This record gives sequence, C-alpha cells and structure tokens, in this order.
Amino acid sequence: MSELIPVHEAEQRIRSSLPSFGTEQVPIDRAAGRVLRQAVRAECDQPPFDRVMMDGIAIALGDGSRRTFTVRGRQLAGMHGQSLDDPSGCIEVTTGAVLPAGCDCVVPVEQCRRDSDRVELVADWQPQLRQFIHPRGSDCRQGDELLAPGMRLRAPELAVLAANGLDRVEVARMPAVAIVATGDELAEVDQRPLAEGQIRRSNDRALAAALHGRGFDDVLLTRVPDDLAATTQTLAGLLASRQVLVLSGGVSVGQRDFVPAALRELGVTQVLHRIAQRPGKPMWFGIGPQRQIVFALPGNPVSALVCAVRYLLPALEQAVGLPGVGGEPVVLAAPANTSPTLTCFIPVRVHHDGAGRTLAVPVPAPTSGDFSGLPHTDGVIELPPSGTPAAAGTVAPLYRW
Ligand SMILES: Nc1nc2c(c(=O)[nH]1)N[C@H]1C(S)=C(S)[C@@H](COP(=O)(O)OP(=O)(O)OC[C@H]3O[C@@H](n4cnc5c(N)ncnc54)[C@H](O)[C@@H]3O)O[C@H]1N2
Ligand code: MOO
Repeated sequence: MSELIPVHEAEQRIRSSLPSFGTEQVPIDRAAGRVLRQAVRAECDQPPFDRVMMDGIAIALGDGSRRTFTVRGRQLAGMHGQSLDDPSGCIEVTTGAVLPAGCDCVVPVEQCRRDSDRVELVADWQPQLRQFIHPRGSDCRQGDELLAPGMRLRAPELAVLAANGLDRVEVARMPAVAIVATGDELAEVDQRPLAEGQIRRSNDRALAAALHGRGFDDVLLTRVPDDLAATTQTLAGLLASRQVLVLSGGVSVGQRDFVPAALRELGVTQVLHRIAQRPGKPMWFGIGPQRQIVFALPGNPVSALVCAVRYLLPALEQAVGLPGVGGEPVVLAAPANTSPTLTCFIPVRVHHDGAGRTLAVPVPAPTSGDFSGLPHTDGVIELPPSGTPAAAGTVAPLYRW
C-alpha cells in the first residue's frame, strides 16, 4: 500500500500539475462572477472634468467677502458651455455638472436664500475655495491600471468595466465538470421505497453545490455501478468531453473499489493517492492524457466534502487564474482533538467575539459517514499532527463549505 502523503505536499503536488483552461471574450452583461484575464486601464481621467458635487450655485470666490450674487445662467448635469465672467454673478448648477468656466466654488442650495434671480448666502455660511468640486482626475488618471488579471468580477469591478467603456472583456474559460457517483448501494433522490442496503446518493448534489458556489456552473451529474468495465467505459466518455472529473467513492481498498484501476487503464497519471489526514485519507488525484483534472474523492460524505473544500475548489480556482488564498485564520473557541500522525479536519461553527475575532466552535462529526449535523457548521479547520489536543485560542485555517 502506498505511503501517506502529508497535506502540504498533497496540495503542492496538485498545484504544480494543474493546467489552465484558457480564456474567452464575453459581453459585459455576462461577465459578473467571472475571473478577469486582462488588465484594464483608465480610458480617461475620472472625473473627466471638474465636477460639481452639490446642487446649488457656482461662484468665483475672490476674497470670499461677497454675500449676494445674480443668477446669470444654468448648467445642469450633462450640459456644458456656461462661463461666468462677472464675480457678482453665479451659475445655477446640479450635482454631476461640469463646473462652469470662471467658477472655483460651489455653494449648496441649503446655504442660499433665493429671491427671483438674486441669491444671498445664509448668514453664518462661509464658502471656501474649490469647495464641493470633485477635481478632474481625483479618482484616477488616464492610463492608470484599475483592474488586473486574476480579479473576480464583482460589483465594483463591473462598475469600473462599464465606466471605462469595456463592452466585452477577456475572462477565464470555465471548465466543463462531471461529477461521478460510484456505488451499487446508491439510489436516486426520488426513489421510494429504498431497498434494504440502499442509501440515496447525496455526495454529488453536495459537490455540485460547492462548485456552483464558486462560479463553476457547467456541472454534469452521473453515476456508475461498481463494475470495472462499466466504470472504465463511462469515464472514457467523460474524459473525451469534460475538462474536470470529480468522482466520489470507490477509491479505497474494497473488493469493488475500481476507480484507480479504471483511471490507470484510461491513461490518467496518478499524482497522489492517500493523504495523511482524517477524514479523507483515501483521496486520489491525477491528470488525464489531454490534461484533464481528475479528483477521486472518498465516498464517505464528510470526507468527500472536506477534500472538496481543501483541494478541489482551491485547485479549480488556481486553474482559472485566481490567486491562492489558503484557509481563513480563525481562533479555536474550545479544545479540539488531534492525531499524532494525521492532519485532522474538524467541522466548526464560527461567530465573532466583541473584539471582532472569528471564533470557531468545534462540532466534530461522530464519523466521516455522519453528515446530518454539517448544515449547522460553516466549514472545517485544519489541525496538523500533534501529540496533544489543540488548546482553545489556537489559530487554525478555516475552509468554508
Ligand atoms: N480496509 C480499509 N477499508 C477502508 C479504508 C482503509 O484504509 N482500509 N478507508 C476507509 C476510509 S477512511 C474511507 S473515507 C472510505 C472511502 O472509501 P471509498 O472512497 O472507496 O468509498 P465507498 O466505499 O464507495 O463508500 C464509502 C461510504 O460512503 C458512502 N457513499 C459513497 N458514495 C456516496 C454518495 N454519492 N452519496 C452518499 N454516500 C455515499 C457509501 O455508501 C459508503 O458508506 O473507505 C474506508 N474503508
Ligand atoms: O478518510 Mo475516511 O474519510 O476517515 O472515513
């Protein structure tokens, strides 16, 4: 039997063997949630002109002693061309308008008393030079790099794309994923009644949800029986049409655990099998002849999910160009058991204390087959091998579901 590989080495081996899925151009309205694969530079200065910040009047301040002004014109947002030549005058302006030529101060309407075309400043209001003006280029200058490859396109990034005239954008191509459930004991979700010895298949739905949650939406669900020929045939078809295969079950040492043998027969190169961790020890990972990514996860539901959040999701995120961020540091709120030889992954519920620290309360699953309590948890923490339990206060990385 192959030796157990430490968690950090398993991660390293996976990361260094991943392909990229390439890029594609998409219209801006299909870009939300995608991963940017180009740099975006400012099309022009932002704001592109000195911009009025308040509805009111624009004036030429001079020495600041003048208290009354005569309205000489109007410059609303979207208009241009007004000019003030006479400091006793003012121009009515609205938020977002170009500051009229000759003006250097905006007085909000709340600080004005208007009588016909005469405006008087309220008694205790003292206008200041350049007040309530967004100067041209204060947000960014033409040519500044605003977005870099590897950024996820969320709301702020979409605003920048739109503001800079990008109606199409280059993003990472998302892989076609197949999730394959193995096991003769597995029944469909709607099968009633269940025969003795059967359980409904649930790992595939959990894995698909985990993938959708990270933006991997092209996911096909299928199953194979515990039979080498059938497994090999189904996997051959999937390797021809999908870039990522995620299998659950059939990777251990049982008489009917055919997954590693079938993958070997199909020319998938094994990169690792069996990691020094609990749960999820039997995980298998390999790369196909056309550089397909193949994760064969253990069938136990907690094990499958742990391996998905610790290895599968970070790997696919790397392959689409996102920077690796690792687990999120959290503070253990109570002691947690460890193993002297294995890295332990422990389900936790997280909350924040008064100081804003993220505290993790261990909610251990009785076995890796017991997943009904997981909905009340947020993810798993990773505890390295140790001869003593991890004390409350230990900082550990959290991998969210
Ligand atoms: N002699 C040994 N036996 C086992 C070892 C070992 O080292 N020596 N390792 C154990 C560990 S740890 C795990 S984890 C499991 C993993 O086994 P497989 O990946 O081969 O998974 P299966 O045997 O097919 O299934 C395990 C368990 O999970 C249930 N299952 C499978 N698929 C699904 C699904 N889609 N939805 C819900 N549940 C699923 C299945 O019914 C089994 O109960 O091996 C141990 N054995
Ligand atoms: O590695 Mo298995 O996941 O403990 O049951």
